[in-house]
Amino acid sequence: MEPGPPGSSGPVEPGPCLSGQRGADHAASASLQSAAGTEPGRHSLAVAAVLPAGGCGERMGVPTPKQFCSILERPLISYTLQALERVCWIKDIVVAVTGENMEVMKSIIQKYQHKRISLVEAGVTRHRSIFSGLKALAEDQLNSKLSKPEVVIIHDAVRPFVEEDVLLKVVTAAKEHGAAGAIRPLVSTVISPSADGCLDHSLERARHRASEMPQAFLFDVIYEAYQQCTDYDLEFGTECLQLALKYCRTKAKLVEGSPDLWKVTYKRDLYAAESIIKEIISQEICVVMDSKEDNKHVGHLLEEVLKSELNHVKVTSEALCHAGRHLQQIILDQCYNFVCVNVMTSDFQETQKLLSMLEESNLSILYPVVVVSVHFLDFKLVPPSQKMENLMQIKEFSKKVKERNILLYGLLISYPQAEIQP
Ligand SMILES: Nc1ccn([C@@H]2O[C@H](COP(=O)(O)OP(=O)(O)OP(=O)(O)O)[C@@H](O)[C@H]2O)c(=O)n1
Ligand SMILES: O=P(O)(O)OC[C@@H](O)[C@@H](O)[C@@H](O)CO
Repeated sequence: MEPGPPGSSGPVEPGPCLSGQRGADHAASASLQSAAGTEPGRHSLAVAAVLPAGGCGERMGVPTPKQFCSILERPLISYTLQALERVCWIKDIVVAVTGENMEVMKSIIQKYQHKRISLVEAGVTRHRSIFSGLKALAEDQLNSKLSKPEVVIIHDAVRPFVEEDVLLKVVTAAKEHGAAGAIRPLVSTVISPSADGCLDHSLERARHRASEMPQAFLFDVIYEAYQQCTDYDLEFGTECLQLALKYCRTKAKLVEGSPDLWKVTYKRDLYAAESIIKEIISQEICVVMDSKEDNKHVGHLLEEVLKSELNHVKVTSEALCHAGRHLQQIILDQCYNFVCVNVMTSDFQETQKLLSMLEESNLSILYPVVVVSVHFLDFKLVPPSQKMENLMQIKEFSKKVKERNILLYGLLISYPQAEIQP
């Protein structure tokens, strides 16, 4: 088993428990955590996760295994790890990758600063990869550096849109029933073909469901099932819930999951995933204003226009020179779009301060950050040559910050200063 990223002695210590705005609603999360016994403080339930990531992605039809295919220049698996890391009560995340992809996986962990990750060697089938992950968590293994959890989540590494609420639901249900899994309504009807390739019979769609992920199990239940199951199961099986039923007589509780639990399987799924991720990160914007009174009007006008288009618009009118706490919190809450409005000055000090704060925050490690630097220039007071100089400055800035995944755009607005009537 390979613990954590290179240079570490074991799984990297858990990172801060950031309640990302896309985590479950706090109240719902608290009540579900209480039910699951995972809330911080009291003896909380020990929960770990196993992510099978050892496939070759044959149906994707590209040389790169799909878990390492890029979305917005970042590997798909990194989004799934981020989703699980957002859940602070999952104490260890064990990822099963093939030996040939071990170094790639370590570099992803290091580049995107993923925490609580341990790596194990994948198997030739998904079930064997999962079993490999479970062995790493079982204390009966000589080289196991991880403590055995009470409940283990199993989640495909290529299902990036998993939220805290469904994880809490399956863990809560697994604690009570021994096993639990997310399900979704069937989109197509399931039919059974006869030997001659014709229809034998069809299943009543309303009485059946699609088995999705995440799934969760009392660790002892699923570990026992994997230890008991046949090579045929390990080779051809696709359903962990069935192993718990067949070998441990444990009937899994079925939990209705959200539409976004689908698995990235075909190339079209990557395009869909990219659209969803763009939608998620584009729905929040922060307008950074100077505190000068006469600028606020511009900020409010901009806020009204943006609110008619986006879900979350924040306006901070703290001058950046004070490195406002409000702006720091907005950055910590993972806003990725900023409009920096410089009304009275054509220089870039304000925008530069914002860019420095963004670079120090490492916010752009996970997603590209967009900054629009807006400058109002009185075309009578500012000669055209200075406008061109301003434009060139923005261009130079944008080249420099692009290396940090920050996309800087400039907007120069020339306006006639209101004529003061005698
Ligand atoms: N030997 C394997 C095969 C699959 N998986 C993982 O199981 C998850 C779901 O499997 P699937 O979608 O079938 O992935 P692939 O096997 O890679 O896809 P394909 O069947 O198209 O080759 C994926 O995260 C995949 O990496 C695994 O850990 N070990
Ligand atoms: O068969 P695949 O390897 O594509 O998918 C594996 C699982 O995700 C799939 O079987 C779900 O239905 C959950 O059991």
